[in-house]
Amino acid sequence: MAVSSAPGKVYLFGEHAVVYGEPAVPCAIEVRARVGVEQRSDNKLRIHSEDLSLDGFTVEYAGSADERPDVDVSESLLTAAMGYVDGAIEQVRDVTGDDDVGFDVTIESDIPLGAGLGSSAAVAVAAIDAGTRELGTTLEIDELAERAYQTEYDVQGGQASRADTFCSATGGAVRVEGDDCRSLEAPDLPIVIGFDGGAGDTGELVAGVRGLREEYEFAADTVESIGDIVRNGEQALAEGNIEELGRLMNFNHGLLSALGVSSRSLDSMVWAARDAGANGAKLTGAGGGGCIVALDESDEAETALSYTPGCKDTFRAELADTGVRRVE
Ligand SMILES: Nc1ncnc2c1ncn2[C@@H]1O[C@H](COP(=O)(O)OP(=O)(O)OP(=O)(O)O)[C@@H](O)[C@H]1O
Ligand SMILES: C[C@@](O)(CCO)CC(=O)[O-]
Ligand SMILES: [Mg+2]
Repeated sequence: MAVSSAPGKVYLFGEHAVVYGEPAVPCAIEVRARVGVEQRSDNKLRIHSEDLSLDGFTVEYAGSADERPDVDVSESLLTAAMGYVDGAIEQVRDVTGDDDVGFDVTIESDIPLGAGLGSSAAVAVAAIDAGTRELGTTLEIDELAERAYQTEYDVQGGQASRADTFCSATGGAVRVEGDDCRSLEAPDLPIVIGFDGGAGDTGELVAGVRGLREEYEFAADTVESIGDIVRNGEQALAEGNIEELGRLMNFNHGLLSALGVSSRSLDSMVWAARDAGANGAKLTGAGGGGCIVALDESDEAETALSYTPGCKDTFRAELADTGVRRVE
């Protein structure tokens, strides 16, 4: 068996706009998905996941959807939950050229699902890495990131950026603009996360922004303005200017909200953090529900969030310097 782990991420700036070629700056954080992959003697795929919001589940099937056995969860949840793992295993088979190989896949994840912390990218990166190693191939990080991106691209209906997967594969702070992916120097940032306990559907939210952008020129301009914020943000990050980073994050949240991807609970967490003196706060990832990211050196934002109705969990996140980790 081969086991790999990969980190989740927060976006300092640029989610959604990055899908249309604007730059974005995500940072890997120390919450991880660990995926174990063991080759089977038959061609079946057995997936066991410990930490889905479905309370964990196990499925075993031989590849095509209609061969899947009944399990005690709704079909749509199951399809959503298995899409990334299926896609990742397809990538493993593509690398090794062995289409008939079966696997037992075990997933353990600390990353809340669908909450903007990049659980999908982490699962795809760790699964492709462990699966290819199990068959004797160790991928270069760039190829691993590219193949994980292909998985996200397919599952999100042909609308995805390389940001989440590159960040999860390489770790640290990164800058992604189209297919140009690079690592950034970043100071230690006082990152605080607020989680509303909910989730958003990345594919649907991305489709919503796409629709607005096609319908209204001002929505397309909004997407471009997010790109301008990111370019300013990179400068502030290089200078370690936390006040400016916070101000730009606040602006970025406002534009994401205009694009329809915030929610009442995300907005209340953002305001709770700001009122408590955070340098800035914004939603992170696809939105709709899930997490916000704030910058605050004191404990005030975390304390305020813990008393905010609609906030289910709040914690400080450390930057993850390492991306994929080969555990076993
Ligand atoms: N522990 C897990 N076990 C199995 N699949 C998982 C697990 N965690 C995440 N996934 C996969 O990732 C999907 C969620 O991905 P989605 O892109 O919607 O959210 P996210 O990546 O957490 O947030 P965002 O993309 O906004 O950062 C799940 O439906 C599932 O397919
Ligand atoms: C919303 C989005 O920009 C980030 C999701 O974490 C989608 C993507 O980049 O693929
Ligand atoms: Mg995702």
